[in-house]
Amino acid sequence: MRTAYTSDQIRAAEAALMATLPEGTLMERAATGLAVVCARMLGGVYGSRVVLLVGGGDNGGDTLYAGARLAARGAGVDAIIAGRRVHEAGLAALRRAGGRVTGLPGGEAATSATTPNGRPVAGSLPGAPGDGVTDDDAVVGGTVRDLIGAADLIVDGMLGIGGTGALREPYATLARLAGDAPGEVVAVDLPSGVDASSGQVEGAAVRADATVTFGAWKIGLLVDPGAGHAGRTELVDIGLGPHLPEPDAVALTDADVVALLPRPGASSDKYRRGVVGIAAGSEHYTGAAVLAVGGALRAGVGMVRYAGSAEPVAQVRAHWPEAVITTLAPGEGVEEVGRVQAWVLGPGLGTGDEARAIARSVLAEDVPVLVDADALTLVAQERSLLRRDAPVLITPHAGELSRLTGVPRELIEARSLENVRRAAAELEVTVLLKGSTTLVAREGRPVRINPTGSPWLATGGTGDVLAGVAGALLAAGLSGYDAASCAAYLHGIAGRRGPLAASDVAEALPETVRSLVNGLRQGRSPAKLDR
Ligand SMILES: NC(=O)C1=CN([C@@H]2O[C@H](COP(=O)(O)OP(=O)(O)OC[C@H]3O[C@@H](n4cnc5c(N)ncnc54)[C@H](OP(=O)(O)O)[C@@H]3O)[C@@H](O)[C@H]2O)[C@@H](O)CC1
Ligand SMILES: [K+]
Repeated sequence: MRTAYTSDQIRAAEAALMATLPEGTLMERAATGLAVVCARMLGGVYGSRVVLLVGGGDNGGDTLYAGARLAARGAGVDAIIAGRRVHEAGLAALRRAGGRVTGLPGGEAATSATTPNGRPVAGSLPGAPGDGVTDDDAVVGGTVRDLIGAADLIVDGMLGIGGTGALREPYATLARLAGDAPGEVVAVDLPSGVDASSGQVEGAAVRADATVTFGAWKIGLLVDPGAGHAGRTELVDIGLGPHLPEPDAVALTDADVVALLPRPGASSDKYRRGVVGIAAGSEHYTGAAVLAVGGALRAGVGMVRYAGSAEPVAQVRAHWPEAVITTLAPGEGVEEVGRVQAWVLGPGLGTGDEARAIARSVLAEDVPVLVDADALTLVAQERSLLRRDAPVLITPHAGELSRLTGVPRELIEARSLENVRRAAAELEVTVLLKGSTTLVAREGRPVRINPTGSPWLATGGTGDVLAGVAGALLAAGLSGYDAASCAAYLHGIAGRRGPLAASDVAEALPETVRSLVNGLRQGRSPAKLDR
């Protein structure tokens, strides 16, 4: 399990740890770990060109000390002093190791800085007019632009957990220049411009090829858009572990999912493995029924009982002879369908009277129900349907959650973690919120951040497959919280290799489960899922 924290939680843990250690120990540990990763990214350190983007806080301090180590090993290191302040001891260490220091036009920290040639730089950097000068030059100067453009490795040490809000200048311009440069970018602790506690990005932010984070995962490294800016991620242990609180957010790993996944044993039969009922599809939307049933079957359920109207019934029958089918007359509910351990309700169901009759009958059953798609619209119109004793798992995207909670869609997308947590508490259900990072929330539990998402999954019908998979796991006896997080995890891996259609995702599920389970059984390290 990967545990993730807010910046306040990290700061509190750091303070407790620091009280037990000589001053500077933690920064020393952080800088050492950072330098090791930088050296690995460079391949050969000697003769390489490294540019440090140095902010005014301790994030800049880490960066200067790591730069000193690289300079001592023969790298050409240029520190660009971007903050109003600079970590003086770190700066001195870099200078002692032979690193060079460049200030920015008008920067206070630049007054004592020198160019690579030893000339003072304060306020002197913009290129001469007519000399290919760009808007960026007006902010950071032509020399800085050229240094960044020529670097093998750019180390983003502008802001760490102390950053708040949109990047101010000159950081925003430096972030953009680093993104445009051909060299690799490594972010120190987290990419500057990413909110450590939420993953929010307001305005410009560094896009890193790799991020080296210290002590513990920051939530912003696991939740998009922040996660998308972090590149490959690496955690450097600085001894924070014993001082960390209960996490607010976690991400499952292969091993966690394998441990949770139900697997048949010698005494299993189809009933013990779980029978899932699927109430999906309508005269106009037959594909959703086919995909949801396919997702459940491919996830390894004991049996699927499908209930729907004549047209989707014909389609499901044609695609899945394995499903046991009940044709519902208009207005009829699922009372006569037979015993199931959980229901999937909603994909392609429609929102008319017939759909409402089906939804009411499913939610009246005394088993867990997954409420998806059209059924979310129905329960938004009739909230009392969610009041039931058996568990409810809802699987909305931001728009659907907005209809249920009244929180604007844009706000849900921008502050997904906070909103999914609140929705789970207010609606008293488990919520799987679909998005570029899928989140699973249940009151009193840490939010589970799905680490396996894939942009290829942004295609019609994949949500129907996901509902089928989660329904299968619910029927097998997993809680809504576990079923939702395992389903999202498997679905994300099954959707990795695009281009794909939703039915390809269902088709890839058995191999996905096999590879996860076998990867561990044969003692191999779990599949590398870090982005
Ligand atoms: N504590 C420890 O034990 C350890 C900490 N470690 C390291 O320290 C890092 C945290 O250091 P930190 O607290 O100095 O904050 P940090 O992120 O460097 O800078 C904050 C400053 O930036 C500014 N600023 C803020 N927002 C801004 C914006 N949008 N745009 C522009 N500027 C903005 C603002 O300055 P101001 O503008 O107020 O002058 C603020 O004061 C942490 O991430 C890790 O790398 C490691 O060494 C391990 C041990
Ligand atoms: K940073």
